[in-house]
Amino acid sequence: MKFSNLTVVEHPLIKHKLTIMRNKETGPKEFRELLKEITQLLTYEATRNLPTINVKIETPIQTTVGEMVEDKKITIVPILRAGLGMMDGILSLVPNASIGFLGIYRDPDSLKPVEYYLKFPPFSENHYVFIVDPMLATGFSIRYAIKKVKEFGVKNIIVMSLLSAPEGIKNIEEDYPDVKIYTASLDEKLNDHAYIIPGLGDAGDRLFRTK
Ligand SMILES: O=P(O)(O)OC[C@H]1O[C@H](OP(=O)(O)OP(=O)(O)O)[C@H](O)[C@@H]1O
Ligand SMILES: O=c1cc[nH]c(=O)[nH]1
Ligand SMILES: [Mg+2]
Repeated sequence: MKFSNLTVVEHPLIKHKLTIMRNKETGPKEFRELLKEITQLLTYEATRNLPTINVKIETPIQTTVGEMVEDKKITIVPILRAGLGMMDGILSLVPNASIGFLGIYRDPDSLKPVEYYLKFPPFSENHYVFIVDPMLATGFSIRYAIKKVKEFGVKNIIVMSLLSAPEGIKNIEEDYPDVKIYTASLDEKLNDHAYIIPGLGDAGDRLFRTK
């Protein structure tokens, strides 16, 4: 399946770490550490097109012009709860980014997102927003997050997920073809309860040992 807005970041280290995460025997400590590590690898690709500004500096030898990312113009939006598992990974590479929190849970019957918390920082002109959530299943949660961020006038929105289902990618692409999605794996499909298969179960429960 080919989606124009999707980049599956293919790398042996990502595949290796993801296999450990999928294993039901893997406990929360290792699961959290691996999610952080994979997020760092995804961030490398997802930030590839960030603009840089020229900065004049003095090396020990002479004056030169270097390039720098304006990380104060970057905001990370983790979708609570499971998105918190990706926050430190991206923040370790973009340390001056601001954080906007969006609390959403997926109603188990309607499968529609229910918002319970929102706290965004001010967005500057030409701001870049990275929405992070390890699971992109039906895509409704991330679609909702994109809508919220767009309401604040942000044009540059990038999504990072660990696992994605084709149904969810299609759902987002229909409404937001301008939003690029970076994922570690495009899984097979959703099951009857809209869980990703083969997947890794409920990411929030595995991160925070709530089941
Ligand atoms: O693509 P969707 O079909 O919308 O499903 C994905 C959402 O479901 C999970 O959240 P959940 O409701 O389990 O909340 P949690 O993160 O607090 O566990 C997951 O973390 C995503 O936010
Ligand atoms: O497979 C899934 C689908 C939604 N949320 C999860 O945590 N896992
Ligand atoms: Mg959950």
